[in-house]
Parts: sequence; C-alpha cells; structure tokens
Amino acid sequence: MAGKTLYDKLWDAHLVAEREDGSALIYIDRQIIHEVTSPQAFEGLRLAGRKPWRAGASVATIDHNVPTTPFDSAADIEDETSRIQVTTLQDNTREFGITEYGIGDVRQGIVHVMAPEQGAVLPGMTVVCGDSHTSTNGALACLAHGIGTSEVEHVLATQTLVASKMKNMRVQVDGELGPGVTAKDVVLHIIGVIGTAGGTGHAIEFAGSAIRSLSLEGRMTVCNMSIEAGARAGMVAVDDTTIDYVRGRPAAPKGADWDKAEAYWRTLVSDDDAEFDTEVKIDAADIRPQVSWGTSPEMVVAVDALLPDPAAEQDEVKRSGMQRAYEYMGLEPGIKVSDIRVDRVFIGSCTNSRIEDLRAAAEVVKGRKKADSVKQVLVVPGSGVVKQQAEQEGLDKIFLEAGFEWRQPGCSMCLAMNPDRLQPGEHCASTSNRNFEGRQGNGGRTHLVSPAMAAAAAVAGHFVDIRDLDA
Ligand SMILES: CC(C)[C@H](C(=O)O)[C@@H](O)C(=O)O
Ligand code: SF4
Repeated sequence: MAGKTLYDKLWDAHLVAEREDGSALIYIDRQIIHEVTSPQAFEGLRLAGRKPWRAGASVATIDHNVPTTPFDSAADIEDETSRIQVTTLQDNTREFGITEYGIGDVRQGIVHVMAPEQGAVLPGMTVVCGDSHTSTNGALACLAHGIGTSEVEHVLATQTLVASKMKNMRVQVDGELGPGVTAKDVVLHIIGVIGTAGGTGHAIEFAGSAIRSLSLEGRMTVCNMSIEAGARAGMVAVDDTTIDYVRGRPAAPKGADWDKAEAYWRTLVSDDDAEFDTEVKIDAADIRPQVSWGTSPEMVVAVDALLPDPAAEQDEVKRSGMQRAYEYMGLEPGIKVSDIRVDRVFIGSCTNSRIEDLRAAAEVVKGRKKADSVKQVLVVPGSGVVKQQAEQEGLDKIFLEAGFEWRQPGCSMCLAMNPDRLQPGEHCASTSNRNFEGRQGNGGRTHLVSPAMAAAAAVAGHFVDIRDLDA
C-alpha cells in the first residue's frame, strides 16, 4: 500500500464516521468566526435552543466591515449593515460564551492573520471559518478551509462537519527564487500556469525547495490563494520553520505538552511513497514579479511581459473572457505592464498584511515619495499585533513620510464592504487576492501584485519592475 499524503494524515486523524456514499463526518478542532457569515448561525442555535458543543474551540473577531480609521465603539460605524453586524457579533459571542477580539483589542484583525498569530491555529488541526481564505492556515500543516453559514451553525452545535474527501494534488516548486520574487509572485505564477480551475476538487500541498525557503508568513500568502487556484484547501508540511513559528505563541502548548505536540507535528509530512492524484512541477527560475492585468487571478503576466493578445488564444470561451476583461479594465493587448498607470494603491488583506509584507513595502518606499498622480496609498496592517510591531520598527513613519496612509487593521480595500473603496474606472495596485469586476468598488480595476511591487507603483505612478530599482 502506498504511503499517506499530509492531507490523508490530517483527514484520517479527524475522521469520526464514514458512509458508503463517500460522505463523512470529521471533527473540527478550531472554528474562527467573523461578523459577516455568523449572524444566521447564532440565530439558528438560538431558535433550536442549542448551545455550542465546545465554546472554547471557537474564536471570533471583526474584520470585513470595520472602518480602518480610528473609532471607539460600534455606534461610531456609519454604515448601518456594518454597525449591526459588528454589534450582533459582540452580542452573540457574549451570549454563547465565545472569545471575541473586538474593538480596541490589540488582537483584533483579519481572521486569517489573527488566528495563527495567536496560536489559535496549530499544526495538525482541522480549522474552519465561514470564509474562503481560511486556506491560509494550511501553511501550518492544518486542514483548513472555508464553510457556509449553515455549516458554521453545524460546527458550533456539534464540533463536527459533514465533508467528502478531496483529491490529492502536489504543486512542487523547486529551485531558488530570483531577486524581487516573493511568495505572492510564486502563487500568482502558479495560478497563471494551472488556471483558476486547476485545483478544483483537490487539496493542494505546496512543496519543493522554493516553498521550503519561504517564511511561514510567505507560505500563508501561497496557501491563502489556493482558493483562487480552484482548491478549497492548501497546505505545507511541517519543518523547522513551522515549529519555530508556533513556539511561544499565546495559545501554543508549553513544557511537556509542547514536547509531545512537537513530536506529533514532526510526523505531519507526506510519506516518500505517497501518491498524488495530480502533480504539477514548477521551476523557481521561471518565476518573475507578477502583475494581474484582467478580472480573474489567472489573467496575470510577468512584469516585463506584454499583455497577451486574445487573438492568439485557441479556446473560444477564454478568448471572449479576455476580450471582456480588456474592456472592463480599459486596457489594450500588447501594451507593456509599465504602461499601466495606478490611481490608488492598497497594501493589506489576508494575503499580504503581515509584518514581513509591511517590511518589504517599507524597504522600497524608504526615502521616496508617493507620485503626485496617485490619489491614495493605504497601508493596512492585518491585525493590531502587526500594527504594533510595525510601529516599534518605525515602518509607520516611513509610510507617512512618503505620503501613504497608515490605517487600523481590517479587510479594508480588499473588498467593498467598508468605507475603503475604489471609484469607477480607477486602477489599483493591490496586494489582495481577488481582481473580480467591482471587487474593490463598483467599476474599480484591480491589479494583484506583491507588497514590494505595490509600493514601487505608488512611487512611480505606474507599474515598474522592482528588480530595476536602485537599492
Ligand atoms: C465575506 C466572505 C464570506 C468572503 C469569503 O468567503 O472569502 C470574503 O472574505 C472574500 O474574501 O470574498
Ligand atoms: S482580507 Fe479580503 S480576502 Fe481576506 S478575509 Fe478579508 S475580504 Fe476576504
């Protein structure tokens, strides 16, 4: 019998029951909760007269709806829906005995930044949240994915989830990453190669020497966009980087418990003889800094390439998709990426708002200024903890001196659910993960890039190849 993949091991360790039809019940170690996808779940519990099965297994915070300018209480939130959702989460977590990192708590932040940072997510766990980018946590060798609101209720009530086993896929990136090439470029390149349906029905394990060379934060950036590659879950096996990241986190085990846990975590790697249903191999040397030009994350090119010509596309559906994207984006095939001017820049989101992202942006910006033609540059730390750390390092000053705005933690301009949004027709260099039509505001035009590339675009007023910048 072939060995087990990491995903097989995580699945087997949590399997409660299995039916003939392939459906199964798995145990959930951790549920993370935010204000948008939880109100009906709590309402369902209330109507059924149920309590959470294990209230301590859930942790909540507010992120999607919060303004990123300072505010003292929910009453200060202007938008009514947002105000109600934030207040409702406060009320629900109090009523059901769930910990919430709310307004003014330094631990508050984007769910997928807060949870690993607090050690609420540990290797080997099953982790769910009513949010598709829960895949981020897979960087810690977890089985982590998004669920729907009715499932949020089910997990609250039973601590289990009805699930079907996915197929195994391995994306192996070997070799050394070139200068200026970051985790974000790696994942955008992968999506450019396999497409947004490439991982459909699979759990992806990201492996290979280039993935190993990434920090844990970088691995989170890669796993974050698994969903953009069509997969619900992405993961990276345990190694020293994983263990070092977890050690000392507030909710990580201590003493003898730590030793036991570490010994188990070290087993969370795919066996040498494990078989994958789908394998993709990528040479790290082929990856250059990436910029998305269209309205799907697979519409991406290297910064030194020309925008692709739909006429050269054989697949008719793809060709018309490209044509429509060009129209929406107000761009022409064949132009250079550096010909794309940007109106706003957004450095943030669960893809790229951790400390190393802010450091990378600050390094580019230091001693430089925002271009006059750029209306606004938002720098939005992923959590209060990231914000504090960045301020200790003086990164906020570098951004402010450059004419950037230094904001409070939240999802911000990643999606148009709070005051931070694009105006119709505006182009945005954004470190987020989705470039769908209207994603950052009605008519807004998103270009997905790494933090360093976003910072460089803010300074130049158009995209530039960060490999050409003088140190
Ligand atoms: C609001 C939420 C359900 C949604 C998601 O599931 O991903 C959001 O976080 C997003 O990024 O589009
Ligand atoms: S930062 Fe963006 S992608 Fe991440 S959870 Fe918030 S809205 Fe979703």
